Amino acid sequence: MSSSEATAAEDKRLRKTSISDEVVIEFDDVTKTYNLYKNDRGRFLGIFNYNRKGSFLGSVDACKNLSFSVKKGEAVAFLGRNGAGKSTTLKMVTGVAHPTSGTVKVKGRVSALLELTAGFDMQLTGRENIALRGQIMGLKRAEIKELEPGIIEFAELGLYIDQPMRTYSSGMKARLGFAFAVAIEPEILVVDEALSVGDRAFQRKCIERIREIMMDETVTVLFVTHASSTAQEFCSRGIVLDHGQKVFDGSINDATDYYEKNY
Ligand SMILES: Nc1ncnc2c1ncn2[C@@H]1O[C@H](COP(=O)(O)OP(=O)(O)OP(=O)(O)O)[C@@H](O)[C@H]1O
Repeated sequence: MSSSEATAAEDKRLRKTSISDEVVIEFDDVTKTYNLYKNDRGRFLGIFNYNRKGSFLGSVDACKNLSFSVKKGEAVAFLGRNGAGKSTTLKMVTGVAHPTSGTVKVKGRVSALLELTAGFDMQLTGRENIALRGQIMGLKRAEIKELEPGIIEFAELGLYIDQPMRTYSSGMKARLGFAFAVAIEPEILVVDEALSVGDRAFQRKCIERIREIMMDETVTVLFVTHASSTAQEFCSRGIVLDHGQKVFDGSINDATDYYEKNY
C-alpha cells in the first residue's frame, strides 16, 4: 500500500465517509445583527424603536451575509477567533436565535450540546424536567417514559432525580442536560468543543458518547472549535468565520491550514 493509500485508509477509519445528497441545513445570505444599548431599560425600549434618550450605542453584525449548506451525514467544524460568530451561527441552527435578514432552513431533530442547563425549571425535579423538555421537543408521553431510564442512568443522579433541581450542583444540572441531549437520538448534533460537563470521569464518558454519535453516518454534526486536532479527527469539512463572514469553506485539512496561517 502506498503512503497516500494508507493516509486515505486512515481518513476513512476516523471520519464519516457516506454523505448523502440531501441538504439538511441551509443558510441563505444570513445576517444577524445585535443592537447594543447603555442598559436593560434602553434595550427594552429599543424593542419598540423608542430610544429618544439616546441609549442606543450601536450594532454588531455577529453573522454577515452567511451562505452555506450542509448535507446529511456531514461533519463540519466551524473555526474562528473569539467573537467570529460561531456560537451565533449554531444558535440559529438550534432555533435559539433568529436571523435579522436572510433565511435559515433546518431539517431534522436537533440536539445541542451548548447551553445544557438552559430551559430547566429549578423548582421541578429532574424527572419532571425530563418530561417537560420532552414535551417541548414534541415527544409523546410514552416516548418520554421510554427514554427516561436511560437518561437517569447516564446522568448518575441517584436519589436526586426526584429532588427539585435547585438542590443540584451545577455539574449535576449539566449532567442531566447532557444525558437528555444525547438520549433523543439526534439527527443533527451541535457541539461546542469548550463544553465541560461535571468532573473528569463524567467528561470522559461524555466524550465517548459524543464520539459514538459523531461516527454514526446518518447524523449530521456541527462542531465549534478554535482549530484543534479533535476537529481534524472527526470532521471532513471546515468553515472559517471572521467577523461574522465566511472566509474559507473546504476540506478540514485545508481549513485548519488556512486558519493557522492567517490567525
Ligand atoms: N446577545 C448578544 N448581544 C450583543 N452582542 C452579541 C450577543 N451575542 C453575541 N454578540 C456579539 O456577536 C459577535 C459574535 O459572537 P459569537 O458568540 O457568535 O462569537 P464566537 O465565535 O462564538 O466567539 P467565542 O469563540 O468567543 O465563543 C461578538 O462580537 C459578540 O460580542
